[in-house]
Amino acid sequence: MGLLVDGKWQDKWYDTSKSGGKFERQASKFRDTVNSDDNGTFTVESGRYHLYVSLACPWAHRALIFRKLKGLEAHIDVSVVHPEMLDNGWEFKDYPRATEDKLYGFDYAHQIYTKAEPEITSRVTVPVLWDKQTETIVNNESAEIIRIFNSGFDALTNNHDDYYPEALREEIDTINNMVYHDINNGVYKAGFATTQEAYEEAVNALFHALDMVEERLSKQRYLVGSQITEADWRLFTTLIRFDAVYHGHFKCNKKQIADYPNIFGYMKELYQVPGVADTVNFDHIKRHYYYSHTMINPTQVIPVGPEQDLMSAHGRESIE
Ligand SMILES: N[C@@H](CCC(=O)N[C@@H](CS)C(=O)NCC(=O)O)C(=O)O
Repeated sequence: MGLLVDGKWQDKWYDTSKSGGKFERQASKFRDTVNSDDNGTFTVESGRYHLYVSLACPWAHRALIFRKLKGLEAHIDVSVVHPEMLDNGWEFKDYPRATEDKLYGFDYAHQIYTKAEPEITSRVTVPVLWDKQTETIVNNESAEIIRIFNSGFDALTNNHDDYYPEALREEIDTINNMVYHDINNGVYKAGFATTQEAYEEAVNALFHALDMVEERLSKQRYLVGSQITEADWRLFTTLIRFDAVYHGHFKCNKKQIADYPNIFGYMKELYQVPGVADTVNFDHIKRHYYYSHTMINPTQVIPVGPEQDLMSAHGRESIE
């Protein structure tokens, strides 16, 4: 774990000393887009872009789901880091379902960042959308990468499925905001808190938000009505990790997702959408968190459970 300062890797854990024990996530640095405008830097082309991910990471997982659902696998290839993130940050090393760095053969993900910008000061996070032509990072913010994938390549793929439809944008943005702060990032705020107060504040907000989601999903099939939107996929990648990791490792243990009948059924329904289960890898997920965060789990022992049949009937058909 560490970060790049003036292009040099420094091994440092998150500093919570100036924020009263609270974990504060930094803003992503590369925020460009891909579009069909011929004058733009990053134009729509098959094979031009590359996606760097971890199968463990909920933010990278969003991008993998959108790549799958939008038929982009033939157009955007992927390199997958090793699940353990230790002194050198994310690495490319031999491991089942991990890959080498398919573009440069680098050993470390931080080399991708310094390839883009030699003197960079930044955390080294995944996902990264890379442009092979200009050899730089287009975007390293998952919320934006999924928007690019949602519609940016439609002319190429002829897949016009829209997870951010114009008419629902306001509601999607409102839900995303709550889900991001209290759930997606909420589990990290609980897990990385270094004071009792900061931890309790995060855990209470998290379960309050989950209770609200449970109530909402008792009346409607998806977060924003009767169609699956971006808001659902953004929530899904946290839900699917919850019982396996966040409940124990991040001490989010008031309840499991399996204790929420509506959320659990909803999560299973999303898991069963064709192609999605292939993007979920519990080995990478559990190994990453339990093995990498040695200040939370110094023995690096990885729990065996939970045993859950995610392909069992989700029972959501009767809800409109
Ligand atoms: N805002 C970013 C966050 C991505 C992120 O934090 N990824 C984690 C893995 S789950 C990471 O790479 N962390 C390394 C670090 O913080 O140094 C996004 O959504 O793309």
